[in-house]
Amino acid sequence: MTSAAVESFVTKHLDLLELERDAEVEERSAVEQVREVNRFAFRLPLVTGRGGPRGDIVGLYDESGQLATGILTRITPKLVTVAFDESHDLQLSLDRENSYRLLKLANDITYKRLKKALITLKKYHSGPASSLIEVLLGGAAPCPASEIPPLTFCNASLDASQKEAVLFALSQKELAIIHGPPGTGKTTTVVEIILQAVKQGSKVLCCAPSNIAVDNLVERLARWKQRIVRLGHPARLLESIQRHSLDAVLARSDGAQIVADIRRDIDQLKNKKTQDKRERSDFRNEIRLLRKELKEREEAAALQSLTAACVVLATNTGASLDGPLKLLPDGHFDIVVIDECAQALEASCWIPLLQARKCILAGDHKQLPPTTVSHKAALAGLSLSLMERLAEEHGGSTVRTLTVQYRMHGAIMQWASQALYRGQLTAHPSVARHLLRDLPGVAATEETGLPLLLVDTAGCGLFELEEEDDQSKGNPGEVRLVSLHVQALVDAGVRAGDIAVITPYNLQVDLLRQSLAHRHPELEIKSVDGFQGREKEAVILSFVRSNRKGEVGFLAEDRRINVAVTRARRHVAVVCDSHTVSNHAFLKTLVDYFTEHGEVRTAFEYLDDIVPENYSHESPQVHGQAGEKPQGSAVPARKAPGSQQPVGARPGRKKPGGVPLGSKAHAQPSVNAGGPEGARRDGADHFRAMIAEFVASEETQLEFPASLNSHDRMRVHQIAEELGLRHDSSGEGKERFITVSKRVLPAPAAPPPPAGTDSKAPVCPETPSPEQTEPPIRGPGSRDQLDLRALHLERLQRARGRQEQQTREGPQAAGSGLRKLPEKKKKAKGLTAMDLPAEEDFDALVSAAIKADNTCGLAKCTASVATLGQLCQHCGRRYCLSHHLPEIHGCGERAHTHARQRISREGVLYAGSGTKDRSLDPAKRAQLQRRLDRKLDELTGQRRSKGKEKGK
Ligand SMILES: Nc1ncnc2c1ncn2[C@@H]1O[C@H](COP(=O)(O)OP(=O)(O)OP(=O)(O)O)[C@@H](O)[C@H]1O
Ligand SMILES: [Zn+2]
Ligand SMILES: [Zn+2]
Repeated sequence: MTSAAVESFVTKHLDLLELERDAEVEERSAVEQVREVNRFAFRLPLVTGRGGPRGDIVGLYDESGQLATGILTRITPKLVTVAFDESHDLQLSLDRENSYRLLKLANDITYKRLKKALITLKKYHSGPASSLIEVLLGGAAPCPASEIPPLTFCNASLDASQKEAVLFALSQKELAIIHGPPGTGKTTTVVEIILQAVKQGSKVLCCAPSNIAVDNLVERLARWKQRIVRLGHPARLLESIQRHSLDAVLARSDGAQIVADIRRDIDQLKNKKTQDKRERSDFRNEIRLLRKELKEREEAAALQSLTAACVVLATNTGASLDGPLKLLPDGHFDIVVIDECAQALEASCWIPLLQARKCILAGDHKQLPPTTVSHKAALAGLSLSLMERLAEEHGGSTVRTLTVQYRMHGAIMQWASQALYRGQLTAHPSVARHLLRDLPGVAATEETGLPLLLVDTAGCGLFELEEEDDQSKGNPGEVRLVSLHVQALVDAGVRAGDIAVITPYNLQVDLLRQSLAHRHPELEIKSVDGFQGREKEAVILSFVRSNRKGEVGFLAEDRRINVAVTRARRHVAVVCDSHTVSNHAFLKTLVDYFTEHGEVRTAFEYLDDIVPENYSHESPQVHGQAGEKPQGSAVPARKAPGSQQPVGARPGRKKPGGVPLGSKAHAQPSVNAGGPEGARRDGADHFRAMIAEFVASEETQLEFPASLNSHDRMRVHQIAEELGLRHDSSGEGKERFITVSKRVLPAPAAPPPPAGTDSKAPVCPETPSPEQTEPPIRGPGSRDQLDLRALHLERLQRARGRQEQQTREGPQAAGSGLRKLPEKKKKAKGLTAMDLPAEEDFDALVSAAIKADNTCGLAKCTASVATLGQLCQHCGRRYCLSHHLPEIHGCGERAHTHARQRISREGVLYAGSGTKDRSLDPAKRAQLQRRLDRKLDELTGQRRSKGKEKGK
């Protein structure tokens, strides 16, 4: 039975490996063309050396073919360092026409070893690993665990779940699985298991799929003064680890001097020059003999070192029997430990597994699976790790889960615990409430007091880039939000090196780096995979996807999202379009969780130049989309600074309907007023109705009470934005409240718009709200939107007026419905807005806006800037080429101030004293302008197609 199961397993995996190999070769040939190193760059690989980080296998080529192979040990922008496999006497000339090429080679050795292990497995008849194979592949139940005497733990601070896991691992006969969710001390536990096993006299082979994971174990074991040997090419080991490498151990061994002497003799003989044939032949023979002796001595020394070691460490493939381990007798090892097992290809695990009778597998199959190139192979089972497979097959009987985590704030942990770990996790008291503000040198600001922050772009029109190549996605709006948040944290004193920005798309990684790397060189910006196994004090996630279709595509698989969130110790900020990403079931759990337990802010609170999404949509359902978000879940999220109130124990949500308006409010909207949409008892509708009433009233300002929860505040911001109203947040912490106010229409600098567009909304003096968080003058770039908003506001008012009036007084009285429009304006032109259907009215307004946008921003100048024009970053207007200089059209002073501010802002930053950087660089501004242009195009396009439909 076993042999049949083994055979089908081996056959299947050999096929999968073949698939994977083909895919890798294919990918490599695509990469090769890019990696071709030009003559200038080639200067670099001449430097050879050892040390530094591990690397890929590379080949050095010229037009005649491969000259040498080696291992990439270091890459900096100016230098590529390669450790060549053999000592070559390469005569490379740098001043010739043709270039050398340095190519990454697919790792043939790895494939050969994997295949060899599978074939050995198939042929395995009897030996120490027999019963292990039965359990792992034959479906045999593990033997009953043995009794073990009470232990004295080396590490006295182990928690109960860790101790239990240690006891379990030691008492199992063939198989023990240690499931270690993020931050639960899996490696700490594995180290204890190894120490105990060694105490009992066992020889341990300890492996992991990656060099970094192995080095981590070496470091931790070395602290306990264990006799350890690390196998592997020294160029691939961390410098601090190199003294434990087999090479280094041998160099310190007794025979080392003799070996060195023999090497020197060989070198001397090789360099001896002679014309005499006989003599030359003698030299060769001598060299041959010396080499043989060298090999024997080296092997003897290696065997001695390996035998003396209690723990031998290697990567899974590094434990291959074509390496030094072949020197050891069969059955030398008692236990094989594989850490990070859930990230290893199962075939690679079989390399060490065949060398012992018992295995201990540690890892977390709820984090990233082994990486594969071939999607097909992955689906067919290549990415199913041994650990995941066994955990499913054997259930709990062979698994112990570590349940106390030592990394995350309780609020961060709780989401992962519920979503993936059956609610088993608890936060150790040392981390359960830790916040960024508790770090030395970090000021207590709002941001540093939040474990969870959701910056929501829903409804803000911050769409992903529409790239033709839809392999990767980018979202410049999210880049700006991430930048602002990073700045807020850094200003508060959080070290950039303690912050990670994680995003699933490479394009977004690039955009984020472009925008952030120069300002914060220490900031780590990576895709999820680069962070597995690591942690940061603060993690900022940018989920990128934002589109009208609500497409989430291949955004991320659940495990990747889990890894991303659980890297964070004290703070997670998610920047996303909750509306789009909620179409992904698992991401929805994250968004819902943040909405319920975290602070929610809308992008409107960060950026003051947003063109609202759905701007042209007429349907109230679409407008109400913010209201479709999880209801009844939001809690007042802002705690007073320094509040000791525990997460989850906050007061329940206040119903928006029951919230009394602030006493300072100028308007007194009826709380129960139904909006034009009818009487849906929906939060967003409710706010919409309140704001609509305010718009229709004479009031200039509407203040919302500080008791609104963050989610409701977000809705208010969104609705106000949609309606073209000003919306400012004021106050800190608990006192934070929103003021919605009417805008002043832009001064009539633009040419007069066509008929039907010049009626003005009531011009109300803009009353500044207390402690305005935004400058009273709208920021740069706002003019175009300001026009649009004002126009839109006008249209809405007219439409509503007409609607109300029609229901109240019947269609005959239509003319009097415009109660907000001054009489004289109404009569100013023969054709009033009232006489036009709302849609066409709006179209006319938009085309006016487009036209206004197409002429030079200088009032007197009528030159077109449609094709040739330049945007002023200070006033946000476009000017013809004669007027684009700030000094010429009147922005000189602002330009100088701006320049001074930049210097002082970027020169010195004091913790806690910074403000949000709202300035935009010209490139971003131009991008924004393009977006606005697109928007306008879109609107015009919609108008045309509607016209066509009507024409049918
Ligand atoms: N019993 C304990 N008491 C106090 N701190 C602990 C304990 N166990 C683990 N830790 C701490 O928790 C952190 C994570 O430990 P460790 O590196 O062993 O975890 P891990 O599960 O291997 O990590 P990862 O999730 O990255 O794989 C370390 O800082 C470690 O010192
Ligand atoms: Zn001009
Ligand atoms: Zn200007």
